Amino acid sequence: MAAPSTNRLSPASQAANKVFTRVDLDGHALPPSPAPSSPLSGRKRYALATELVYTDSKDQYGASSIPIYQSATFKQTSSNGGNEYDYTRSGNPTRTHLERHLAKIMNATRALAVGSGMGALDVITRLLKPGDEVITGDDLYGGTNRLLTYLKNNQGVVVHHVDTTNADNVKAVISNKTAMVLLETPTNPLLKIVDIPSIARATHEANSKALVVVDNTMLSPMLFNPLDIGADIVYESGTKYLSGHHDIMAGVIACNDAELGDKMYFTINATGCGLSPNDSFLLMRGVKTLAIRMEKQQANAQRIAEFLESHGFRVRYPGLKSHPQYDLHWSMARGAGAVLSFETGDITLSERIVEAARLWGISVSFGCVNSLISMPCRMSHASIDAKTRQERQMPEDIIRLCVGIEDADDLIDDLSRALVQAGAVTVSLDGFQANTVDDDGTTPSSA
Ligand SMILES: Cc1ncc(COP(=O)(O)O)c(C=O)c1O
Ligand SMILES: N[C@@H](CCSC[C@H](N)C(=O)O)C(=O)O
Repeated sequence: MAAPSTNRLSPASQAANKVFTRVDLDGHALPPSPAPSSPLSGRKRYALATELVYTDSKDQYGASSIPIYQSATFKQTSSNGGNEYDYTRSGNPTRTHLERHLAKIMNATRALAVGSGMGALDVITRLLKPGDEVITGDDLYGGTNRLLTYLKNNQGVVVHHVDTTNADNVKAVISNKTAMVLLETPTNPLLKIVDIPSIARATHEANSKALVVVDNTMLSPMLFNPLDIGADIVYESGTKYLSGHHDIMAGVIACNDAELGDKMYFTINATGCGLSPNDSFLLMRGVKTLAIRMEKQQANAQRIAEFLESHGFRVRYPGLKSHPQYDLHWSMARGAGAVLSFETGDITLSERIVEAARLWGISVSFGCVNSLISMPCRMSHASIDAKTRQERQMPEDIIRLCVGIEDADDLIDDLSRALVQAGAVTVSLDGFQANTVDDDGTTPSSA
């Protein structure tokens, strides 16, 4: 059937026709899919804050936000199938649009969106086979530790946990059996910093096939791009900063190797863990405000870290000059993020502080616009058994603060009240000072 003359078409369809000349069986111009979005395709690259909100959808109606293709299946124009989309497990326009946008902001050629951060790590670790060796940290998110332990106990994968803050510890166990080096920086929850370029170099020198994988959940692409400094794969929990509102679970994976991208896509299609159209829409919406949220969260976190340190608490935060790896962190990243932890020296005292807070919600997770307080050894990292926590020197009393976008003075007031109410500080006419006791039995001095 001949294509209809363009004077039968609306201006929108005529514009669409210039791009896609295909027609359907009734002669109607087939609208271009909105999925092809933001790759740079030779254009100028804007600052990240701009790229986060800038999208290029070719939607037939010019929709400025990606439509939700809430459809499991897609009609084909021929009995051989073969259209761009056939089934949402294999691909969906809303998800593709998101993935292209993510690839752009993660400095990758390929990004994949799945149902959770752990789902992302599952896809990545399916690249391993029995007998392969993985080198990873001794301070790791509890769920990551749990999945690696499962692979060790059930899939014949050998897992080495070393203190990755010293690249020499990693180099000491690298061999031709090393298939993957899995790193977090800053680590969750101890905020330790890992030298990604040195470890990536050493890994690739020892075994060119070994993959350096970085979990970038703590910083997000706003503050850190591990692919630019030697990582082969980066993933993060989209549940955190990327979405920013704790209203979805999501995971993203990015890489610059087409073959690797295809292998991971195969697993996503084969296992069915691709992100749903509705959650893809929500993640796309969240990503657009990443810059403004992260700037505010980070500024608040810096004030709170300085507040706690100046009152005598031992604070872990890479934005503080007292952080032992301050210089290393700032040689790789553009910001310190919005998660910090501090110690009180006493588990029950920590419990009282956490339970006395009002504005700070007692919750696991981070990266949300709301501020959260938690005890990692009881909550996010409870899946690491007590003996292993002790071996890895995780302080049981540690309190993690995940700072949101509220007014910083309100957050400090609420924390001050919780510290006083819990009996964590001695109040005097000059203010208050932590009652915490250091490992050597002394009270840390105020800054
Ligand atoms: C550092 C880190 N990586 C990965 C994950 C897993 O993400 P998700 O909860 O989205 O599965 C989490 C938290 O859950 C995390 O804190
Ligand atoms: N019960 C969950 C705990 C999730 S912790 C979420 C987040 N990564 C954090 O660090 O707070 C589990 O067992 O996985």
